[in-house]
Amino acid sequence: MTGAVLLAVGGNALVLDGEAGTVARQQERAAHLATQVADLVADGRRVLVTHGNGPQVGYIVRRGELVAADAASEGLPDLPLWLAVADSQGGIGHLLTVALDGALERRGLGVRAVAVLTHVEVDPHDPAFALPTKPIGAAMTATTARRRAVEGWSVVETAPGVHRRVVPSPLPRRVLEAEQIQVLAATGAVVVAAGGGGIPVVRRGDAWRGVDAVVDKDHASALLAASIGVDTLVLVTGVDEVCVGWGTPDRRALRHVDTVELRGHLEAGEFPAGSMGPKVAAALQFVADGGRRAVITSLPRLRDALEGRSGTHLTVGSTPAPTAAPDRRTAPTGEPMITVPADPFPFTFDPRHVALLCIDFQRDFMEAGGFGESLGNDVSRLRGTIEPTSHVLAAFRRHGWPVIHTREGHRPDLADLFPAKRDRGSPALRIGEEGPMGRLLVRGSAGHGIVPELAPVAGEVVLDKPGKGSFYATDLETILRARGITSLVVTGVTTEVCVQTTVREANDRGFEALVLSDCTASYFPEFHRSALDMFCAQGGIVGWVGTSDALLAALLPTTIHEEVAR
Ligand SMILES: Nc1ncnc2c1ncn2[C@@H]1O[C@H](COP(=O)(O)OP(=O)(O)O)[C@@H](O)[C@H]1O
Ligand SMILES: NC(=O)OP(=O)(O)O
Repeated sequence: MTGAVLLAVGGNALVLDGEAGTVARQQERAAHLATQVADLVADGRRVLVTHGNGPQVGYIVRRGELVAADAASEGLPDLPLWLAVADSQGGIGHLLTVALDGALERRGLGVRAVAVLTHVEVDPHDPAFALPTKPIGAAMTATTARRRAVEGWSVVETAPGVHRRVVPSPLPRRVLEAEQIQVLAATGAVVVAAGGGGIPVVRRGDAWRGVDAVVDKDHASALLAASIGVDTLVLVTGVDEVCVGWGTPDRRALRHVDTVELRGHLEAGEFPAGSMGPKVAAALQFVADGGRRAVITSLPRLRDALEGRSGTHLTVGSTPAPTAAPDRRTAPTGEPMITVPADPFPFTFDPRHVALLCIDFQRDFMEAGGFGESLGNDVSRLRGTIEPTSHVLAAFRRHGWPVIHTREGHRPDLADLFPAKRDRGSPALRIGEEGPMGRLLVRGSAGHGIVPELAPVAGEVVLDKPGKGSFYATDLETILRARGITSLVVTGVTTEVCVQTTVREANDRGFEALVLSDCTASYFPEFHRSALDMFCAQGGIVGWVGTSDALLAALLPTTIHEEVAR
């Protein structure tokens, strides 16, 4: 998801340690967070928000315990911890989305916030079930803590003199709604998800069952971010930066670290298990799973941190990066994802949701006597795309993945040709006039057809379009959505005209596009280069740029796997 940011907000964003955590106070804090998120959306970023629930889920459970005797006498049901997690997710999700909607509306952004009730799969045999570590509820004095321990609570001292109830916190294995969250985020909505680390569930036969635990929201956030291809994970907490020597006069803030250095500090015990430790571990996991950048910072420094002026920034280390290997990630269903080295960072796609776009490889643009030449262009400049594109086309056909060909052209009566287009420039022959390959850019003429080397085969979509963009006045969007396509591999001519317009249209509609530099070309090499540079500038503002070789190499493991299966 190009330019997407997932903000994992600590429980203390709504309830500070030692605070009563009134609803009004939580609403105030939610409004503060929402203003910051709206700023990011106004900057053009796609934002997802995940949140903790430590204080709140503890309050819910405690409230249940306090009225348990009366509730039992009235026949009211018990409140298991997993259901309290679900309750906290709903309550906090409501507080956040209402606050976000208000902030987005005040900025006139026309974007809505949507909370997704999220479940995470955990391993029923996770050793964490036998060793409670996750603090929930309010802080207690030593005396109260001793009393509660007698009543059966697990209690730990989280800071000198500060005691908290702790519950099991197994590692999340899979976010069950990841795919739906990705689709929602792609519409531009600010998605609130994985609240409280997600409702923990295990598989029993053919059904999911809630289990009593509170999943760490940083780990759940890292998992969600990696599985939907978010490129930046921001863990928002109570400090501007992670420090080494925390709690000592020699403490030093870490600004830019690689995985090798940060893992070294983690292993050296620099980060406590009950606070910064899980954040650092989650950040490392995210980057190892293919994430581009993990940032740890405070809410007030969020925007500065995203612009590199604050926060601790973790990027891939100098040792062999697991992220460089294809197939590292899996789709929410467990299917292997494919990762292609690309600019500005690797392009990852789910092979069940990808299509190849072959844009306007028409004789009118690529052969002598066509419309391209009538404009005074050297059409031989485009022909180098044919050979690499034929290999990509063959790979897509081999895998049975969808291929869509587009052709620019007009009805024979030219009813769909705007005078503005017809009269532009001073070509030797205008659109609709008779040339050596028939009427220029008119449907049905020989020149309007696709070059024989890349000709469509039965079952492939051929889309006629009157403009430069492939979405304008066509049913391309409907076709893609009907087939569940979310990622596009783009080839075609010319880079800065029909390819560029199409990729921008796709980007605005939430599709992710990898443009293959050797399978696209322009009559003007400098325009080709500039268009490619523009696509991947500013962190991939329009899309990704890669090569056919990189794509085909990334497909290799899938091909081998399929051949072995055969
Ligand atoms: N090495 C460290 N560097 C920075 N902060 C640390 C470090 N070790 C512990 N902390 C503390 O850990 C806190 C973050 O943990 P916690 O409050 O549990 O997170 P959350 O924001 O998710 O509620 C920081 O606000 C800081 O007080
Ligand atoms: N579930 C969870 O990690 O909550 P906190 O962030 O509030 O600890």
